[in-house]
Amino acid sequence: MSVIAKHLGKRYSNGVWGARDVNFKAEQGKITVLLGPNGAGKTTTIGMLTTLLKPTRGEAIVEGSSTVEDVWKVRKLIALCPQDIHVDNNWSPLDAMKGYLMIRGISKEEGVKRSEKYLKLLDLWEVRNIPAIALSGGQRKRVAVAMVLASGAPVVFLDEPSSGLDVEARYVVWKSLREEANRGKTIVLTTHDMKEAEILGDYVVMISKGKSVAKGTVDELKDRIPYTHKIVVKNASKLPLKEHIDLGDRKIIYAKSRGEAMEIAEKIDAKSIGIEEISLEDSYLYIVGGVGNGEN
Ligand SMILES: Nc1ncnc2c1ncn2[C@@H]1O[C@H](COP(=O)(O)OP(=O)(O)OP(=O)(O)O)[C@@H](O)[C@H]1O
Repeated sequence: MSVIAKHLGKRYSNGVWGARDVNFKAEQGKITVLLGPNGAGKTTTIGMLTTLLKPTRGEAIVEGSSTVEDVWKVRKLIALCPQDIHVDNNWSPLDAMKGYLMIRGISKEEGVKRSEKYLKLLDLWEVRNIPAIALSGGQRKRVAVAMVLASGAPVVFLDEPSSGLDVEARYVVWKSLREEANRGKTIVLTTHDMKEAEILGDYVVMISKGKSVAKGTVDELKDRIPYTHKIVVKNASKLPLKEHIDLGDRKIIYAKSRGEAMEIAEKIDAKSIGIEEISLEDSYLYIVGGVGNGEN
C-alpha cells in the first residue's frame, strides 16, 4: 500500500495557504515522517491525504485511488489518529476501543481480542476499565494510538502521536509503531521533534512553509550537509569565529572532520564545549535555513 502526495496544496477560505507544494511517496512496511515546525503544513497535508480536506491543487493518492474521486475506497483503507483526541469522558479505554472497532465493521469477538492485544501493547491494560475523565492526557493519547493500530487498516496516519507523552510512554508508542510497520502497515506520521524523526523515520519528508523541501532516509538527509561534526558551545557570550549558528542557549560551529572540530574547539574559551557527530537537526537547519537547495 502506498500513499502519494503530488504537488499537494490547500488554500483555506480565509486565503491562507495551509500547504503549497507537498510531494512524497510513502511505501508499505515503512514509517514515513513529515517533519516540520509549527504551522509548516503537516496537519493540512494529513487532512488532504485522509479525505478530510479537499486539495486546492495537486493530488493525494492512496493505493492508486484519489482521495477526491474515490473517497470511500480510500476511507476503507485508512485510519487516522488526529492531533487533538476526543475520548468520551464516561467511556473506559476498553469500551472506547470496542466501540471504535465495531463501527469499523469488526466483529464483537475479534474486537475484544484486538482491544486486549493493543491495550497491553500500549501499556494501558491496568487502566482499561477506568472512565476516560480519570485518565492522563498521555494515556488518552495512547488510547487513540491503540485504536488506529487495532483497526487493521493497512494505512495509518498519526498526527503528532507522541506530543505530550513522557519519555517512557514515547518509547512504548515508538515500539508499537515499529512493530506494525514490520508487519507491513504503511505508516505516515507528523512531528516537529528531530529525535523522533531520526529514530522512527525510514523515510523523512522535511516540510517548511507548506513545501516539501527535502526527503530521503535519515542518512541521505545527513549527507546533504557537507560537515561530519559540530562543536557545541554553551554559555559563551561571544565566539572568536564569525561562522556559527546561534541557537540562544547553544552556539554551533560545523567542521568537516573530527580533527578539524578538535582544532576549532581548542581555540574557544568557554566553560562547556563538546564535539558531536552531526544529526538530523543539523541537516534540517542546513536545508531549511536556506543554505541547501530546495527540492520538490
Ligand atoms: N482551518 C484553517 N483555516 C485557516 N488557516 C488554517 C486552518 N488550519 C490551518 N491553517 C493555517 O495553515 C498553516 C499550516 O497549518 P497546519 O496546522 O497544517 O501546520 P502544522 O505543520 O500541522 O503545525 P503544528 O505543528 O502547529 O500542528 C498555518 O499557517 C495555519 O495557521
